[in-house]
Amino acid sequence: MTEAAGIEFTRVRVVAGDRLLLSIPALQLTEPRITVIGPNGGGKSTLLQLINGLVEPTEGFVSVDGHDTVDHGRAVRQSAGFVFSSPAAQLVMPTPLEDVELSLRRTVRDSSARRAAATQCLTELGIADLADRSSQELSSGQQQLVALATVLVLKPRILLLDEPTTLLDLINARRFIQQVEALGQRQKITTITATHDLDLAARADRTLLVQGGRIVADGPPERVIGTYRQHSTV
Ligand SMILES: Nc1ncnc2c1ncn2[C@@H]1O[C@H](COP(=O)(O)OP(=O)(O)OP(=O)(O)O)[C@@H](O)[C@H]1O
Repeated sequence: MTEAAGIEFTRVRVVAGDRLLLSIPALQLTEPRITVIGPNGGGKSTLLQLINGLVEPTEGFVSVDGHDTVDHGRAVRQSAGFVFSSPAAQLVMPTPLEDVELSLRRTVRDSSARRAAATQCLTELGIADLADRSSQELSSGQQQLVALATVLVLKPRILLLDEPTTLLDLINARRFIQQVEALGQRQKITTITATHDLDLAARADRTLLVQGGRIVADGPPERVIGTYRQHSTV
């Protein structure tokens, strides 16, 4: 296996029972900002989950920086962090600070160092004031940012965002996107975002249109979004 930077799909098929969920013969992803669009049930989440090993290919291989996502699942999950569309599912501790500290339990032994790193991460995301609030009492936008913090504190090289702005109002969605983009530039994070928000989808270097379990368009966002609009007339 090579040590090439980037994400590579080789003859990938995901099958459940007799249904083909996703088929990707060949795909290389190296751009900093990639968005994935397409109709409900098209295969966007499955594609994202293949990248950090949450879904295993039935056939073929997916590699991240040369590491096979099945054989080296742990290493892959350290470099590819996943933020789910429902943040409450990602928050299990009473407070945001404890949730972010929990993410560090394997990598930072010293509890005061864990606390310092967690506090710094919340500060960088502009939500230090939420540190000791009750996680379950936060608004969904605030929970979304805390869920992002629990992933970013591990300093992933790749950030997988599954419909990150669905629960957010316009201001919080913009804030969330700006923070992710600023962090992406500062820390050189590759971001792969599945979204139904076509304004968000347009803020990318490359867009994939996934429909019926296949990539049916791939290229500059304006062109791929245009193709999607043409496919979606009712
Ligand atoms: N664990 C599973 N077992 C069987 N089928 C599944 C499983 N997970 C997803 N699917 C099916 O795989 C297909 C692709 O689902 P996926 O969640 O990847 O689509 P999506 O594009 O993210 O959809 P949405 O926009 O609605 O979130 C769907 O037909 C879905 O029903």
